[in-house]
Amino acid sequence: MRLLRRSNTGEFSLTRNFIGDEPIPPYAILSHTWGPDTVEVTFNDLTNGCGKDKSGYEKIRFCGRQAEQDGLQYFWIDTCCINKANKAELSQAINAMFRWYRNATQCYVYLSDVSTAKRKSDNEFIECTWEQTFRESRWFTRGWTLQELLAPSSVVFFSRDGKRLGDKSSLCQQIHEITVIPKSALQGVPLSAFPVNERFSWMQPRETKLEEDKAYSLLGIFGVYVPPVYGEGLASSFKRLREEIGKLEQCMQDLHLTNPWDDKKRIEDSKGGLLKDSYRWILENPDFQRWRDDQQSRLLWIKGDPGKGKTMLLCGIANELMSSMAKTSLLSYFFCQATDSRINSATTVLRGLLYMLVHQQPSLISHIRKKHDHAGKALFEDVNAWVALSEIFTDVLQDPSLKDTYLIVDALGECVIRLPKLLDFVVQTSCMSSRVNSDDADLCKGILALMGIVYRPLTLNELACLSEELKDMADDLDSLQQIVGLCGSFLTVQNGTVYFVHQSAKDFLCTGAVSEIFPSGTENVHFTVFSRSLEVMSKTLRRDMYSLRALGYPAEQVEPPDPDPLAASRYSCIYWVDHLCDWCLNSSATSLVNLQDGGTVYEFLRKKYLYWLEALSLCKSMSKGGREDASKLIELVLDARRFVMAHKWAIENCPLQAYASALVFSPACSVVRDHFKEEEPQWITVKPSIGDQWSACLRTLEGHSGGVRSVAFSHDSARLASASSDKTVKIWDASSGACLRTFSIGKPLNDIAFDHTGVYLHTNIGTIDISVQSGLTSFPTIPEPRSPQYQGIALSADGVWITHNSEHQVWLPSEYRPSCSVVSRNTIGIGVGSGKVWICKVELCLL
Ligand SMILES: Nc1ncnc2c1ncn2[C@@H]1O[C@H](COP(=O)(O)OP(=O)(O)OP(=O)(O)O)[C@@H](O)[C@H]1O
Repeated sequence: MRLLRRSNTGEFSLTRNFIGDEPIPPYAILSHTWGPDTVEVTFNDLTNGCGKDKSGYEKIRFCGRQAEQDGLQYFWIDTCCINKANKAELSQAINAMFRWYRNATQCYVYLSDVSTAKRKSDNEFIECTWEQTFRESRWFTRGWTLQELLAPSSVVFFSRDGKRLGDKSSLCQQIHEITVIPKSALQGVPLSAFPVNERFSWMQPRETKLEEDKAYSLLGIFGVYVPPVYGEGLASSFKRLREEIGKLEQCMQDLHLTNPWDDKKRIEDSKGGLLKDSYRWILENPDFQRWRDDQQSRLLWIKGDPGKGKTMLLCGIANELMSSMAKTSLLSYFFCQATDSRINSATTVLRGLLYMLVHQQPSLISHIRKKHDHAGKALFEDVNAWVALSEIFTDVLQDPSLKDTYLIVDALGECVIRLPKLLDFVVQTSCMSSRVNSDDADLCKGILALMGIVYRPLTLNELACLSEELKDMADDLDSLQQIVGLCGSFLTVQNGTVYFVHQSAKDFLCTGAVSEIFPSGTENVHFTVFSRSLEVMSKTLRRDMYSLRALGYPAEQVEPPDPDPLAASRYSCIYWVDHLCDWCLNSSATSLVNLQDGGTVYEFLRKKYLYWLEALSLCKSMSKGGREDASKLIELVLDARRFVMAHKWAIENCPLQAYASALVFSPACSVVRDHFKEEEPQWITVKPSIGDQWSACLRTLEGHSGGVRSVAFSHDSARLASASSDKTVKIWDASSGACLRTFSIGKPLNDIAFDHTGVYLHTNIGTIDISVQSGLTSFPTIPEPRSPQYQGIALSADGVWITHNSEHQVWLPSEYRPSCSVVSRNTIGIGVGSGKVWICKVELCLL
């Protein structure tokens, strides 16, 4: 496409030929009727610098002037912008013409037979009423002007004296009456929505200079391509046109599975109708506005519990976009429903979205036709359908003629077939088209790598502290938020916290893009977070950060001050040990100098351990304070562990007890007590006498109101279960000692045992098993019959279950009255009433 450009001197010159996918600057386009060849300015005239004396030059001046007034530097006129001597160029121009008109910023219709000039009548000048001559204008009788009327979104009519008469919308009624084209077609409803014969009828009363042009000027209106063969005659050109339309219709028919417009209407109706008041809040939401308006922000995930109104919200968003977006923009949506096989798979989602896109911009069908013309309907249905459709969809998204496009998919959870593929595709295509320059790209990769390995979303403050590149931005969170915004396809910031837009975005980074995001492996990023954490904590942690003062100040009443001194280091306090472990697991021994005596970890613990415990309590995260793993360092870590296990309850409930009861009630040999002796309350002059060593008891779990009859560890030792005569069973976190669940059983249990998955607790009462997750009881998960009341239950590692009871005579004489049992791989240990312990082979017992 060649454009005309107006120079400062008022001269016009042709630009170079923009070819292929080259971006074309905004331009105006002229629609007019041709005069005799001798009056029109041609391509040759312009290239030879002549033609100014032709009357047609006035149209060029008019168009250039008008474009300048509308702020457009470029414009296009068919008489002189196409080199008609070049047959290939002419053929290409004929096929591209509809698109060129559609993509124009403004289309000016120059009506050389309509005038508004005053004329003399009965000795006075009267303004000429132009409407009648407008209705009779030759422009409405020509073939090519049909697409020039329909394709552009903005068509402005001018009289021959350059006076603006109105535009396609203000003159809609008159144009409808003149052309019989439905108003909706003039108002922008996609032409594909009108039956083929109706579209043919719009051309019927019109004439073209060359008879074949009557068919060729309809190509864009039907969204098909046929190479022009001048001389083939009217019948042949129409025959070829109809054949192409037939193939297009077949392709659309095969693509069609459901009509998303109908689905939306049906859903709205079945849910009682859409209420704007219930969804209008989203229009004010900054994340929504960013997604709608910001080119960089490509993904918006809307999450919510069942029945919260997500589907209706998306219907509302679709309506709002339809009414507010530019006429050239496209909107496509799809509503998944698990129970309807037409709309519950990844391929059907792409089919539905494509169907709507092609309806709005028929030229996009070329990407489907490339494959469909060979494969037919099987293209959308055979085993390779996903591959074919995702390739087609990618081509469509990369089509340079595609304007802003909004895609909405509702209820992804109900896309039950190939959802992961669809999610990967969504994430990949949305980052494919993000435009970031290269410095920012490195910064973005750094942020994404960090976000990919942390254990929970980070606040902007925490992100700034944990990243080497961003650490200087801790005081400029607005700029930081803008930088995070560059990763808009993956990350979103809500209330100052950075989240992945969706789990699949994180999954994609950590699997599909791992070599790009973690070029030196994830362990390096863990190391950065670990070392930055130690640095931040070493700088910020101190005694009594929240100025609680009273040693007994209960943790539950603590309110973080504003500003919160822990704001930047909260994440570090809770997770630095996890990052240390993840780094150590994958690092060579030589790089572990931080873990040696006198290394950074030793120094941190030596100087800051108690302040860290206080901070953990203030963060209400005592139980999450990490995993621990060098002589003195090991000694310190082991002691620190005993210290926290012994005093967890006190510190958890009153943070400042870290400096009082915890220190005072630790044994004299405690390394932690020794390092922090300055922190012990000086006013306690008589200190309790505590042994030299830590007691053998690591922790006391309190909570049962009756005797504890049975305890059992889960297979991985992470959970401990206890059954008490208070008729309850409690599940405890074995490392933190926290009581996770209490189940009321209604009767005392004598024995309990975890199954090998940790999902069920078996009991000595044959009819009762307990689901550890839900607490549901009374559904025996072991199929074999157990008599209702046994003394004990134990399960062997290979899943063979053993029970025994006083009545059961199969493998023990009754006089031994077994009272408890424990199973190793092939042997069972049985405690019996006489005070003896038996060790038996499992098979023997079963005999
Ligand atoms: N904007 C709205 N206008 C009218 N009704 C609404 C609107 N939003 C929610 N509702 C009512 O709430 C019900 C649940 O809404 P909707 O189906 O959109 O929820 P959902 O979050 O998509 O549910 P699910 O996760 O179960 O698919 C609807 O049936 C409708 O009655």
